[in-house]
Amino acid sequence: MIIPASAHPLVAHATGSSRLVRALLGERPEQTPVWFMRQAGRSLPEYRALRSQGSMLDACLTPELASEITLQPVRRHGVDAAIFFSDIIVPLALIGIDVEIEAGRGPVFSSPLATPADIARAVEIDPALVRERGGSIARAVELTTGLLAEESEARGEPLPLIGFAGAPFTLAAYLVEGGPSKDHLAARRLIHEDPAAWAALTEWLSRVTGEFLALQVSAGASAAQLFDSWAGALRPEDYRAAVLPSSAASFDAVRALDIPAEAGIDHLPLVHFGVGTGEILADMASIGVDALGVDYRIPLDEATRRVGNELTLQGNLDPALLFAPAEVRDGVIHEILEAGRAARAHVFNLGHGVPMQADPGAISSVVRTVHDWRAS
Ligand SMILES: Cc1c2[nH]c(c1CCC(=O)O)Cc1[nH]c(c(CCC(=O)O)c1C)Cc1[nH]c(c(CCC(=O)O)c1C)Cc1[nH]c(c(C)c1CCC(=O)O)C2
Repeated sequence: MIIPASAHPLVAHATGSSRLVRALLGERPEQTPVWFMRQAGRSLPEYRALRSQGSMLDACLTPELASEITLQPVRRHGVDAAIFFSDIIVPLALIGIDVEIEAGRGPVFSSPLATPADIARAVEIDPALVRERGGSIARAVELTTGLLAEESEARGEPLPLIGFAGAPFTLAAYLVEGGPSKDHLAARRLIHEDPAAWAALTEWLSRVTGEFLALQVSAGASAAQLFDSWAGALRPEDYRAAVLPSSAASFDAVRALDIPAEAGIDHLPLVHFGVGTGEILADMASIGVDALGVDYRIPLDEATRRVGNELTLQGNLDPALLFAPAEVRDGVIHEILEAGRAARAHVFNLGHGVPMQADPGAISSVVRTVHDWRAS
């Protein structure tokens, strides 16, 4: 598929030259770019005001609402990028799987994929339906890049949109269990109990999630992040054999999109993230991504020792530090920025999502501290 050159923000809004895209592709801009996972959401009073009615899924599928929520943290905190307001289960909802997002709990499925027959039925659904039925998502992305262009104008700095999707293992962890779980045992068990059903499910999920990424990128996202939040629950051997191939395949649809030559970059930056993934970090880095998201359990210099310095690292302030006194937090931020110098480039982020109880003022102060830092 060809992206119309004039429409893609990599060209139209020069986001190919944004700090975020440059750092993801290996440059070190003067200021380290910073954004936060879950920056759009319940830590913001303006989010709670907009979300006071209707379900989370309705908000994701209402373009005006999703785009406005996406912009809220950009305006308030001065972060270097927006992440699209959506959820990892949105592509599943688009293709007709009955799922709701329960406040305080997470995704809940009315019919979990509990048996091999359930899985066999689900994988019959054509993943192409994600793009066919994804008009509201494409529209939301278009509205968002328009709003970002206005904000970029005001700031004098191009502001890109990050698209995202859930990796097959993390999606399967919800689908097979029927909802959130602590240890993801239903999915981990299926890997061994019925390897063929597991392979069929994750291969199908890689196409569903790939379609969701391609939908966002075709509509204007300038980078794509794959969230494998729960991959850290796996034995490294199982991760490599039963999970990594489908995660790698999740990027196929995005890699197949053409990037306009005028964008000045030869491919769209791809990011791979998981929690508690220290033991599988080198594997996660091995699938041709540009950047690796690292959680707060591993210092970035140690992460570089594990993965080499051929890719950019993203992370990794413990979200708990948002609740620390500013001097303590700033000290840790400086340590992270110093440790990040070992990598080829660094994008500052938290080690996992912004907690809903976080003080928005503390989040804004992280942005200022990161932007004020200069490598000595
Ligand atoms: C595992 C996962 C999910 N969703 C996501 C992941 C991967 C990232 C991670 O590990 O946190 C990804 C996600 N979900 C959401 C975003 C929006 C963009 C952003 O990062 O700001 C992103 C990137 C919105 C959301 N997704 C959700 C909310 C809260 C919904 C609300 O406002 O009531 C938001 C803003 C709900 C959700 N959705 C999910 C969970 C576990 C929950 C939390 C339940 C809760 O605490 O209420 C599934």
